[in-house]
Amino acid sequence: MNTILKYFPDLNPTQIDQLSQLGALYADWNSKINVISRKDIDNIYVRHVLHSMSLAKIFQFKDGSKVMDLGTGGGFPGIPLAILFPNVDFLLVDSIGKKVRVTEEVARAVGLKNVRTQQIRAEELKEKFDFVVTRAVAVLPQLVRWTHRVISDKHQHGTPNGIWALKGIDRAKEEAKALGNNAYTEIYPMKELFEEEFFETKCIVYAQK
Ligand SMILES: C[S@@+](CC[C@H](N)C(=O)[O-])C[C@H]1O[C@@H](n2cnc3c(N)ncnc32)[C@H](O)[C@@H]1O
Repeated sequence: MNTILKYFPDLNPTQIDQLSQLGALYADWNSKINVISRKDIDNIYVRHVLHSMSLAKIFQFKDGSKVMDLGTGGGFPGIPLAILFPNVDFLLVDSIGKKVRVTEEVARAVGLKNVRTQQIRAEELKEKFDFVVTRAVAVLPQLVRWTHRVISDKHQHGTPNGIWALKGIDRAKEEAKALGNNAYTEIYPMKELFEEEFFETKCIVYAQK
């Protein structure tokens, strides 16, 4: 939790309290259902919570906007982002029911009012969103195919609605190349944002059809 406070010193007491609860909640859930790999559970604050929050270092969702977390698993990056942006509406979706239930329980336990969950394949959703966030789910061309219908055609602070994906930097470059002219992409290396070794090979990718 100290690492979170190092990079996000302006969190309010509610956010600190909510984030502080995540370690114990996930340790408990992981003993029943494997939502986080066993070796990662000890490093949950850097590898999952801070990793999820990294997006807020380069982009701020506007209050009232709608965000879908595609393939949220146990709630990453959706739960930490929902804590950071309490006035943004998050829908956390996964095709596997037991993961969705864990996510729902964690959101309820920390008192998040801005989170809904749904068991569904993302490509079957009918709702519209301003942004899609996602980590460790699919390659960029696939993500664009799955979501372009559900991303509404708007701009926020000059940034058109689109996808924010957390990825390894080498893969992100390859996948952006594979997209070619089918979408506009931008890659933000995380080693410029955080000192921890974990982030050296990671990046945030923005993609817009
Ligand atoms: C490797 S896990 C990553 C989970 C989480 N995003 C994380 O980073 O911890 C990938 C998740 O994506 C889900 N998934 C894959 N394809 C999906 C789709 N088309 N729609 C919804 N969920 C999907 C899987 O069920 C799985 O829970």
